[in-house]
Amino acid sequence: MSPRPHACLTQHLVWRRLQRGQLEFLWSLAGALGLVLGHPFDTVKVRLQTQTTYRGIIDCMVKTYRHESLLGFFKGMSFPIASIAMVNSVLFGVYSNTLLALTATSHRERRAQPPSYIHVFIAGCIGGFVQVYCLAPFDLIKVRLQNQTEPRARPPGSPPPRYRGPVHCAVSIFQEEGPRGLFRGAWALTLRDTPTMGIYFVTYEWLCRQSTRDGQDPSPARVLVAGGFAGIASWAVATPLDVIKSRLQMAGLKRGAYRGVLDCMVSSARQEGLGVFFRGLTINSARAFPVNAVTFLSYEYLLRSWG
Ligand SMILES: C[N+](C)(C)CCCC[C@H](N)C(=O)O
Repeated sequence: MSPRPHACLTQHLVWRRLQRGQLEFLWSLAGALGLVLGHPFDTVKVRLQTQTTYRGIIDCMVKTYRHESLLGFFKGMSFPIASIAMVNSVLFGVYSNTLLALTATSHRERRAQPPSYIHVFIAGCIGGFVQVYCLAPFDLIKVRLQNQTEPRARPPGSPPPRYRGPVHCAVSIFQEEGPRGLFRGAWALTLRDTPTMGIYFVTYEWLCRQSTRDGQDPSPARVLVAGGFAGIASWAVATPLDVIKSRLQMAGLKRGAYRGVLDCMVSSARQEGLGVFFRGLTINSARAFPVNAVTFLSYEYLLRSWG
């Protein structure tokens, strides 16, 4: 037998792997880029939710820019960028495997035999529940750094910010608040993400199925739109607990501020009215559309290319 066909086949396989590798690389890049572009919106959201000094989105943007320059909007960004691939693989991995266990269909077969919405919901909730334990410490550090309003170039004599960077922040929390301190707000995060990740995946599936003929793969444009709206819909429901979560994460700095999730809800509502539960929703929706559009597109294409 001549070795030629073999060589050809190997070349072909290597080429395909390379192409896949490039695709995967491009999509992770797109995901990271989405996160970078979305981060300034996230910073404004977190500040509106946890500080009472701003009158609204514009006021917060103007003050942040004047006081801290453009860099102020990018505080706390490095850990989310470094962890997003891990957090999303846990979320999407647990989701997809739970669906596999519930419906005995792999990702490829799911277009021909679509799972029921209740199965999608349950798989989403389980995925959401599990990813919280990867997300919680990174999210806490992000929120603490985003809330430091000291400008980078400080006038001489002014006090330095409490945390010098993400690693210093993690070490300080560990030393000052103990190992459990790194999971501050994790319970509120669990309550926020478990049901709303179910809503996230149900909205995505529903929108994809609405716009695609039975058994066919949705086009990239439809995946983008369905992913974007899934982000907005799930954030709309998640916002009240998002506010509480952010407040509890910050509360570690002033001891004894809240006794728990319920106490934080009641005292926030008493002091600031029910509107407090929707703080940051507008700006977060503007961020959620592009970020989640890209997230779902990469998920669909990575899984399709892996087969
Ligand atoms: C379920 N919940 C609404 C909390 C989040 C859904 C989207 C998560 C995404 N990583 C993002 O940052 O937008």
